[in-house]
Amino acid sequence: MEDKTHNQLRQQPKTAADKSESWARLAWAHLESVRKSYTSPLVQCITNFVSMDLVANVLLAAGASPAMIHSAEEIPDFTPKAQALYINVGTLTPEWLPAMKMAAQVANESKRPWVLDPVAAGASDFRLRACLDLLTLRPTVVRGNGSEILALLKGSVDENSKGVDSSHESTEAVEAAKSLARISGSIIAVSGAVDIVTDGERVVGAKNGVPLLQKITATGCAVTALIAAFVAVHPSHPFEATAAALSVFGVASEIGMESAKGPASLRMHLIDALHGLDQATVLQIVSISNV
Ligand SMILES: Nc1ncnc2c1ncn2[C@@H]1O[C@H](COP(=O)(O)OP(=O)(O)O)[C@@H](O)[C@H]1O
Ligand SMILES: Cc1ncsc1CCOP(=O)(O)O
Ligand SMILES: [Mg+2]
Repeated sequence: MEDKTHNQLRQQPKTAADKSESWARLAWAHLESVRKSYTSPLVQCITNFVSMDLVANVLLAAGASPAMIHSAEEIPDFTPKAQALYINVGTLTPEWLPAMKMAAQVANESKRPWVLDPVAAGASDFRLRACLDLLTLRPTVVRGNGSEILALLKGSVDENSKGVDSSHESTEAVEAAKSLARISGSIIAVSGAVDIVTDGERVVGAKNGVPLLQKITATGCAVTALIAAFVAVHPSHPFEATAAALSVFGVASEIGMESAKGPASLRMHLIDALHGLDQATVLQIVSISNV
């Protein structure tokens, strides 16, 4: 079913409505694969201290198995067992960086996809160099906010950096994302009101989501982890998997928002909604289209 849907997306000509339906089917197919016990992926996460809890809970709610394993000593044994690796530099220290690089190399050697979240890439020279070094190890996908993707392309510290928060709309970083995708060979995703996904040629926007997500720490980290889980189940289609993950996370936030009273309860209802998402809801609400 899923390969058929990938083919449908590629066939031309197509109406916008047909394409939109194909994207929604694809998003559901990814979530279904993550949930099925025989395809449910083990995702190794080397992520920041702030995000560990939300990342693990979002992966579990989606049906994946998270493992927060970051010591260099364990990487040779463990990384080849995982179906995907997630690296996030949010609370980076010099002690953690070698393990991140080693894990990325082992994932590459084991033909496992790996996904990078370049949190606050433009905030300091140390962080920027670390992210650029990791980029040379060819992540399958990079997901950042507008400011992070612009900083990676520019390769210089951002004087106006707001740290982990973005001072740019995702739409301001579309051309930067395309260039970065061409240079790096990675799929580049830029989150925001519209999540942008590009392989350097194709560009789609995933429109699901609610603004209150910005008031919950680590939602960016969590959606990047969900991308890793979706890429794990269909590693030969990372562009489609990335758009699907961003959209499904956004759909869960829209459902969660119906019961939320503020950021704290949205966090809880988002996890519940992701856990309970059904096919009809996904097909009805997913909104992915060409940019
Ligand atoms: N204005 C917005 N409206 C709807 N969803 C948003 C908005 N801004 C961010 N999001 C969503 O919030 C999540 C985190 O994105 P973002 O805040 O850009 O990442 P980060 O936390 O890394 O800066 C993503 O799922 C994104 O789609
Ligand atoms: C607040 C904070 N500080 C360092 S990492 C982090 C979490 C950032 O999470 P996100 O990028 O998803 O907002
Ligand atoms: Mg972030």
